[in-house]
Amino acid sequence: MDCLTPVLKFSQVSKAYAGVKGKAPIIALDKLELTLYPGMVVGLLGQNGAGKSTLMRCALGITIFDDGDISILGESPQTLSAAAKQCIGYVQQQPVGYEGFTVDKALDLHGSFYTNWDHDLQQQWLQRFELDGRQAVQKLSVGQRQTLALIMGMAYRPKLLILDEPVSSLDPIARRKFMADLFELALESGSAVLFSSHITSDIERVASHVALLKNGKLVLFEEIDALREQVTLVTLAEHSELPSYVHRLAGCEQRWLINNTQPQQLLSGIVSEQKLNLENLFVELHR
Ligand SMILES: Nc1ncnc2c1ncn2[C@@H]1O[C@H](COP(=O)(O)OP(=O)(O)OP(=O)(O)O)[C@@H](O)[C@H]1O
Repeated sequence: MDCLTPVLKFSQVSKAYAGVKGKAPIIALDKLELTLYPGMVVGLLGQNGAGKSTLMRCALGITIFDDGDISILGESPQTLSAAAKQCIGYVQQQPVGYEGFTVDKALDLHGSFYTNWDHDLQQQWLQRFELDGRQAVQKLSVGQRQTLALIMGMAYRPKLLILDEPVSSLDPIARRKFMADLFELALESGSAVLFSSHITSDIERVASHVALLKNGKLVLFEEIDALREQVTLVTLAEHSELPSYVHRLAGCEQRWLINNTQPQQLLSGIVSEQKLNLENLFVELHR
């Protein structure tokens, strides 16, 4: 797959769940547009209930969407070929199964489903994350199970890796190791990665792009580096207004969060401006 062909593309995708007992439907995805190319590591950020898991599940054909179109490795999620499935990795929040197996046996069985399973990579990760292959799966800690699930989802070097809060149960050291490996894997294999996380520092550290979801809408999709340079919280002098070409992300009256591609000094009437880290940006977007 060349670098110009999207690995995953959402076009105007909407999904609503039925409301409980006569209540209004829950709009989980609202005309969502999102495109991932090979090599992108996209951190998906959003409040609880913003629609992150739904987005991932729709991409994989687990949840049926109502409107719009999704293309995953050039195919429809509902009719994914066996060949495409071999190139997609998915790790979700629920614990991995394989109770009654040892780690090694579980990996043997899991790996047998994938023609391009990389045994060396499997061994490297077992060592790196200090997982004992002889240990029974049901005796693993929550974090160790999550590590096992990640190895299972990644050791066949998928072209597209979808991870729903992959590191929430890992300790800070394991989290850092895993995040570094994730980035390396994407670079090495030219894979695209979409991962959700509430840990903004992880996204800042490893993601190439951030996608911010609010009430099922994509409110921001930007390269991390561009975000640092362009997104600014500005306070305007009284009676001043922002020029119409400035993209307003949030705010009102004299206080705006803007995404500006023009040099800031061209804007007049600004009394103060502040660059924000991702966490503060997230907070500002939800004021
Ligand atoms: N199967 C379902 N039936 C009804 N409503 C659902 C279902 N799955 C999700 N929802 C609702 O859709 C909305 C989006 O949920 P989703 O799980 O996609 O959010 P999320 O961003 O992944 O949240 P979190 O960060 O808490 O994991 C929420 O309001 C949720 O209650």
